Amino acid sequence: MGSSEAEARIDLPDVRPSILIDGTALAAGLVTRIAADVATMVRTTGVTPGLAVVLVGRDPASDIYVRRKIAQTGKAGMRSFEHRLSEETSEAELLALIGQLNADDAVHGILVQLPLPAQIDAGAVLDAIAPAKDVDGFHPVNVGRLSTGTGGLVPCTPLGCMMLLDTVIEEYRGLKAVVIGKSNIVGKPVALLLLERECTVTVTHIATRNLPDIVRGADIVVAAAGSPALVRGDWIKPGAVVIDVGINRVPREDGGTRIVGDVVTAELGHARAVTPVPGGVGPMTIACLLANTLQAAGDLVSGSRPSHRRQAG
Ligand SMILES: Nc1nc2c(c(=O)[nH]1)N[C@@H](CN(C=O)c1ccc(C(=O)N[C@@H](CCC(=O)O)C(=O)O)cc1)CN2
Repeated sequence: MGSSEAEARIDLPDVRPSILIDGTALAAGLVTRIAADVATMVRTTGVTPGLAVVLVGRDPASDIYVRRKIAQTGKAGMRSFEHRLSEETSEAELLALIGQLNADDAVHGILVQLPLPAQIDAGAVLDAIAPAKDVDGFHPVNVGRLSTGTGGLVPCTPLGCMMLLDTVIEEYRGLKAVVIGKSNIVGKPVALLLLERECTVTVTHIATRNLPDIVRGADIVVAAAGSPALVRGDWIKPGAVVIDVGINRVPREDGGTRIVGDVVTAELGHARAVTPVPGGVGPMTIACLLANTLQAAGDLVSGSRPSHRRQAG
């Protein structure tokens, strides 16, 4: 940030936003509704939705997320099939496993935890997952369906962002939305989902000039830059809704670490609503994975074309 930007910063009170959207509670409610739908599916079709979770290597954060995904799958009454592969796994070995999972009728959803070790081309692996089982929504077929608004499986974090926004926004039409970050996992798909609701969407990224000024015009801000405390209070228009997707581990004074988002929430007393980190988008990402697995199982059992997302419950 240049010194002129720092000088331009308005002094805003260090107070809490009027609403802190509780992602943990929203996710728990969603999992409960999914569990009821799973029970109905089991009773009416005899099929239990099954999720294959593939973890390659020993990344500690990935290990935690995979454990949480498996625990939540069990909570929803689904089956999980855990595949933990060594850090040295080759791309060919991983592709062979994906081929087996694609052919396995007990598996309705396949998830390969990212990031993958350097020797594996993540794009090739994601492309190998059958689109109908691609519960992460990363396969080009699902990306294409999202961009044309023709159903399919939607990436979990963007889906979670929209569900969080839905708790405070009734009418999206005409609202100005600014997405910070252009990743395939969050920035681009969330921009498409906002566009689908007829928001006027601006996608910003590392090379965007005058980012604070662009954000200042937004009614909705989705911060997915992976940059701790990037978005300050004086970037946010009074009454805006802010979704913080950042999960950044930063040092604590006592030598440990803590997780912070991309947004300085304490400076957002003038915002209408903000998601906290932790406890905002993260838990929704996992709950939406279960929603996608239920959707995939429903479509595979009925033999139908990929559906538009059903609302659980
Ligand atoms: N195949 C995928 N890989 C990755 C994805 C993904 O959606 N699919 N997203 C991230 C990791 N991720 C899920 O996989 C994920 C990240 C964070 C959280 C979460 O609950 N975070 C907590 C805070 C962090 C913590 O407690 O450790 C929170 O926000 O409350 C859930 C899932 C990259 N890889």
